[in-house]
Amino acid sequence: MEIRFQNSPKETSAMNTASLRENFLVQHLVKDDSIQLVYSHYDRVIIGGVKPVNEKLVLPNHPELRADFFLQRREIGIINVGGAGSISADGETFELNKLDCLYLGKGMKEVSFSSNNADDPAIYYLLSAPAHMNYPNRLLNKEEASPAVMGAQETSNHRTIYKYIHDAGIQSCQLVMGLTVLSEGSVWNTMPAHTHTRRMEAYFYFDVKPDQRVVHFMGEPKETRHLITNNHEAIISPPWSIHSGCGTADYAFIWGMAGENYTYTDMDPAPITELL
Ligand SMILES: O=C[C@H](O)[C@@H](O)CC(=O)C(=O)O
Ligand SMILES: [Zn+2]
Repeated sequence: MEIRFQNSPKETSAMNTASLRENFLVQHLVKDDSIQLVYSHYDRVIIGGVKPVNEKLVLPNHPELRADFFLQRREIGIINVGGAGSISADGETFELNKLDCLYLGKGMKEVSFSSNNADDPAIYYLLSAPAHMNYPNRLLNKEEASPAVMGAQETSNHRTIYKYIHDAGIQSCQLVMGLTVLSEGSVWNTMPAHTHTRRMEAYFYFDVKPDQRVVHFMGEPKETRHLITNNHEAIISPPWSIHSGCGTADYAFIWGMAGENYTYTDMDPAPITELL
């Protein structure tokens, strides 16, 4: 498990491309028959990618957690962006098709991931945050995830937002998680942008077409920077940073947050005309 410490807004404003990528871009999350984990000190979230092809993969513990097992004092949200698969948690098995989301509460001891078909393997993206109590495990598909259509074709940001884990959906201690799918011909996500100093956020771009990219914007609203991202790459967005992207074609992404509250609508606007 890789560990990433925090960076101040002042430190970030002096970074070059390589430093920005080293600190805020997460590559290589998706590897065959492997679980990749990155521990961020922003709200202590763990970002992960799990791709079981020929093997069943077991969620490992890590010494940095000083825990008896990974979910001893944590909760986790998992979304499948690949082929059909299943996840077992202490003997209970959940089937996940593409874009299904599974929440597992604090206390689950053994968590394992499988694919139904090695030729079309499941690809699980996960986000885990510290938790103080157990909320029930729950599986939700995207139709049940209160789809909200946002933006418009004229502003190239027509998209559907699916919310899975939040105060009016799957209950959690502090995790908020969902995904956004851009309509064909639409390329902008989260514009107008916002910050929420109450919560950090992580983005995971997927279904980015081959040879296309998403230009992700970060930084304080008056000190913006960009990161060029490829398919299956994640972005760590500090609480003080905007998080918005413009693709060279349509794409989708999972967003997830943790922090002071788990109210999806709690955002501070960063109006387009005020960005620098
Ligand atoms: O705090 C909320 C998150 O930034 C995302 O939900 C925004 C998003 O998916 C979008 O506008 O496309
Ligand atoms: Zn946000």
